Amino acid sequence: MTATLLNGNETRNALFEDLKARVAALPGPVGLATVLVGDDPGSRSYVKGKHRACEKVGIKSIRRDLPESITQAELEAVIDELNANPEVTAYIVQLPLPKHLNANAILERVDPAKDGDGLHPVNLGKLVLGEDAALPATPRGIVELLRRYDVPIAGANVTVVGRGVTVGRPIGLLLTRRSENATVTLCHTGTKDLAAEVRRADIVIAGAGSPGLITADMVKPGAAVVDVGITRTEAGLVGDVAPEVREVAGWLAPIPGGSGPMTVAMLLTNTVEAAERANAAV
Ligand SMILES: Nc1nc2c(c(=O)[nH]1)N[C@@H](CN(C=O)c1ccc(C(=O)N[C@@H](CCC(=O)O)C(=O)O)cc1)CN2
Repeated sequence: MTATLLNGNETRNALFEDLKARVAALPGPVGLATVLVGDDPGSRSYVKGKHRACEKVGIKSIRRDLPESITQAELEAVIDELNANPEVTAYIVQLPLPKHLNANAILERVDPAKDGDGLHPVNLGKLVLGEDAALPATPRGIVELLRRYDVPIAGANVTVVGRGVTVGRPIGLLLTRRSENATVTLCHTGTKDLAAEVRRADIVIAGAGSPGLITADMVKPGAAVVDVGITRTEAGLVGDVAPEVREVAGWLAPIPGGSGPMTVAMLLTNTVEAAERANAAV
């Protein structure tokens, strides 16, 4: 068996067409800002991709590129400025932040109505309560990708590997909503038998950041496998899913070209929805 490719690039392009029309239908401009601290090449490349995407759908993009040495107070002042800036519909703080900064305090300072990433505690709380709010971009993108390829989600056993704040923790909240109705197991470094947890999954979501962690012998034949664990090596990008998994899985969202482009599409979707919400409120 060779897995059907869950093509994030094609799906993102289709979503951009829809977003372009929604932006054009709004009465005023839509603006997305990014906050980038330091010189991490991966973060720099993701932020660049977000600005390129804005251009494609007609969203004005605004950059705040800041030095690695910035203090907590200085970064909080940038957050306050973006909260007050009428040109900014939504924004994101690129993660991870340098270790000397308190990332949770920064995320909490973002105006929840301008939270492009859906990572503000108020928005994560609304997700738990089933209320309308910005949704975490990568998990939302994964669910959208699975839906568009008709991967059965309702009743599926999903094994998530990795408990990070951008993917592992929030994706269970999305997949266990009544609209998705999956059963989710969250695995991490304390999991006793990872191979057994992965083997019984209909859908595997690998976001541990450990290259080649998920091998072919761990995957149930026909399962859907979504790779989210990007590691940058001299040879290029490497995911958590070993290449041979393609021969066993029924569907595969690879690195690159799977969940990554969907993250950007969902960030822009959150931004357009924030503009639509603000417009409906006036
Ligand atoms: N504030 C946030 N920080 C981070 C998030 C996030 O959702 N919000 N997620 C990741 C990085 N990320 C978005 O910021 C991201 C990761 C990957 C891609 C992507 O398009 N990947 C491409 C390859 C791109 C390349 O060649 O470098 C792919 O997989 O095809 C976009 C965004 C951590 N930080």
